[in-house]
Amino acid sequence: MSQAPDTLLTALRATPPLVQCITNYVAMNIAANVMLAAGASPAMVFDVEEAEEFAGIAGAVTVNIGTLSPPFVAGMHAAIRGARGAWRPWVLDPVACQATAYRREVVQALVAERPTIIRGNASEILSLAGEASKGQGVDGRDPVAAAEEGARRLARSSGAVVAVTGEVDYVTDGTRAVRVEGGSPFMPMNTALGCSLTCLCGAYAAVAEDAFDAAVAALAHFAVAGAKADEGASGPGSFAPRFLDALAAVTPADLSRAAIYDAAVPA
Ligand SMILES: Nc1ncnc2c1ncn2[C@@H]1O[C@H](COP(=O)(O)OP(=O)(O)OP(=O)(O)O)[C@@H](O)[C@H]1O
Ligand SMILES: Cc1ncsc1CCO
Ligand SMILES: [Mg+2]
Repeated sequence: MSQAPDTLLTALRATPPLVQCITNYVAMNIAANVMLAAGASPAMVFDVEEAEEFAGIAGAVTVNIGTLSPPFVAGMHAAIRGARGAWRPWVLDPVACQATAYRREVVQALVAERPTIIRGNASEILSLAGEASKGQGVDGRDPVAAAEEGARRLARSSGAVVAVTGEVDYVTDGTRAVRVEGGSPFMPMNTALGCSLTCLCGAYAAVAEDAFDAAVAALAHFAVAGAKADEGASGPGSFAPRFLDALAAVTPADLSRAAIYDAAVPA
């Protein structure tokens, strides 16, 4: 039976999961604060010397290729080994994976390691699905609707739950799909909120029985908190602290009212 976002938020807050977040230099501080506000326990542990061992004690691992370099990649593969060895979920954020040959090569090797969840913006998911995208750098430039078909194909080929974020988010495992509405236009004007959401997907995956339910809960938590923070914010700057407050203030009852809609999946 599936677990609703309110049930999963209650579980998260009851036992804050330790999540090993291998993320980029831009996101490290932002994502750690988002995780703490939401109710999870982040640890930004990424060096190859300790990444595998640490993954053995974490509830989940998240891997983000935002500021890529060979030492980061070595740490990523070590952490994934640790997560797989401990039968723990791991989440991939393919930041700007379309941008360079190095990123394309690194991200393909990571997808081959069978992530539990892949979370990206529409440009990144289109590119991972082998389609043309308008993406250049780290920002999404394509509408989520344009990436839905590619997301289903990527989910089927990789075995991952795929979450595409933007104005209206889309989550699919290739056979099921939902859309999540909410958030704020100030969110894409704040760097690293997508990276932070990827870490939160890891937190929910650590407490959920099913990765699809985990991804939906993480996206719903952001959607509800983003809409709440939008009220009274006058721009991206005043939005940021309100969003942290809202992540912490969101209750299971709020999440049970999140705008989550089933989407048809063509055979
Ligand atoms: N126009 C919008 N309106 C409402 N919410 C939005 C909008 N654009 C993005 N979001 C929300 O912002 C969050 C981050 O998604 P986004 O697609 O911007 O990630 P991203 O491009 O990977 O970000 P980054 O790489 O900067 O971390 C998600 O919760 C998403 O629903
Ligand atoms: C701005 C930026 N550059 C590399 S990673 C990152 C954070 C948003 O993805
Ligand atoms: Mg991103």
